[in-house]
Amino acid sequence: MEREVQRVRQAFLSGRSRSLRFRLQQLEALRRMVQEREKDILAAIAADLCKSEFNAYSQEVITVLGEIDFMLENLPEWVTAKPVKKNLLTMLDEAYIQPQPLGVVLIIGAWNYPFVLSIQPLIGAIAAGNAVIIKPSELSENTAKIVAKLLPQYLDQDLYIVINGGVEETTELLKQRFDHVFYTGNTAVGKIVMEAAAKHLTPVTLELGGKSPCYIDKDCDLDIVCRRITWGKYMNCGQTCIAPDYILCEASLQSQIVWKIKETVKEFYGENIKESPDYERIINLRHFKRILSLLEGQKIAFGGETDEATRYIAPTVLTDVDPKTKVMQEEIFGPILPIVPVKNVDEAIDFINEREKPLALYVFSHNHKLIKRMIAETSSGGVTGNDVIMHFTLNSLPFGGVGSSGMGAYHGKHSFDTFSHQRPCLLKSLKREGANKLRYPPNSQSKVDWGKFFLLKRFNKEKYGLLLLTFLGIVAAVLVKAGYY
Ligand SMILES: NC(=O)c1ccc[n+]([C@@H]2O[C@H](COP(=O)([O-])OP(=O)(O)OC[C@H]3O[C@@H](n4cnc5c(N)ncnc54)[C@H](O)[C@@H]3O)[C@@H](O)[C@H]2O)c1
Ligand SMILES: CCCCCCCCCCCCCCCCCC=O
Repeated sequence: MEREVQRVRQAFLSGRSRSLRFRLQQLEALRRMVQEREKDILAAIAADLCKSEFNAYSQEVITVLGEIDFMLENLPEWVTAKPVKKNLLTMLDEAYIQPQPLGVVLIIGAWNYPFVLSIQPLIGAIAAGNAVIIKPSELSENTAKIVAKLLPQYLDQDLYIVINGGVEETTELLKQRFDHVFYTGNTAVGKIVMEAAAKHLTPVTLELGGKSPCYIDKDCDLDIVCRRITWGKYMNCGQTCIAPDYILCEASLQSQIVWKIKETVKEFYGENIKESPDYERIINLRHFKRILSLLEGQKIAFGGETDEATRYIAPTVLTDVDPKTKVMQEEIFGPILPIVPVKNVDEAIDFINEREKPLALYVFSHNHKLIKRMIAETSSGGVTGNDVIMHFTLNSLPFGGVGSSGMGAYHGKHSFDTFSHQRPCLLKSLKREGANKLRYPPNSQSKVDWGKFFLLKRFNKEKYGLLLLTFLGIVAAVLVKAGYY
């Protein structure tokens, strides 16, 4: 492991990942890989999650291609130095921010969207000029294998490598020194990753999970609301980090919501859900059993059918759920949707604020003020009003958690920034030493007064004459610099 990381570091130190031309060329090669090997990628995702080609394409491949195109279009502008405002002491100098690569980045992916969750951070890391080690999730082993097979065929083989393996390999990998660790997965492992990174003072981005609530206001179109929630909840069989985890609503809405979600499930997946190409399966038996255990003691309004051999769990809704029960204590990450009745929006806000900060929050209402109030009085990684999931698809929005749902963010320019150091640069001339005398010892009241003037723009009235002289001096210096004399 140490040798592998060393090899990647040497490649980074060669400097070839830094030029804009190289970054664009690698991103284009990655795009070619996705386009030319689309069938292999979709087959691997299908084998891992029983996902149809249409779904894998629209949930994972479209996102990756969109992100590459966005980077190719904007990278030339992002990599350029950005001049910054100057003060009176530096007005003749050059001051700018130069984004630079961090170095060697470790990306640890999760299994639920196994392609996009490894490749989208990779795109940002390449765009920012880094070298990268990807450790895909061992649970989605087919996608992990295809990524390890394809990347070296298209990208620089020393700068971007894939290391496959489970807990043992990841633990070993985390002992090495990286310049950034980008982890996607559960909160418990997030803490392990952060602890390991702290030993080297390595910064981390943690894309974690949580229980993302939906609040449904009385003033809304329930047909539309239920259709949107059904889509986001049962997509990927509920194994989506930003899936609606539970519904908060007034008790009077509960039975209508149940009925409308039930009808929508029929509309989306047909009478025989098991036969639907759009309905996925649970990743493994451990998760299957974990999700089933969440049903114990609950009132199942519909769904609840399971098949262990194929790890099938039907879309399920639970009603009158007691917040103290297990299903409300951990992230569900499966196709079970509890409804917790609340008296009103105040109680819903308190309910959310009494718990860990979620990765996403969804509010449904015709009342725009109510949506804004929810946003103002709660906290979550991201928010979509009157829909679910969709904030993930807009790469101008930073995607990430807050509190126990994560730290840092990515997508589009936010990925570029995450994997860059914003280096502040101030370039002075070795001339004009007279002006610098002000800051050299011995210090005096007069020098402090000048300091106040230059840096705080505060000055004594008695010093107007001197001020005028200084101003004229500066004008003269500017004219000299500009070549007028
Ligand atoms: N915020 C996001 O973008 C996002 C996306 C997907 C999933 N998630 C969250 O991830 C969770 C589900 O994923 P998961 O954690 O089951 O995925 P997982 O089991 O695939 O684990 C994620 C990664 O952590 C590694 N890992 C596991 N145990 C480890 C250990 N002890 N030490 C070091 N590394 C270890 C795995 O090898 C894997 O690469 C959910 O909570 C979900 O909300 C978040
Ligand atoms: C059939 C045409 C579809 C048009 C595109 C629709 C966009 C839908 C995008 C859904 C993206 C879901 C990805 C969610 C990844 C979440 C990561 C966490 O688990």
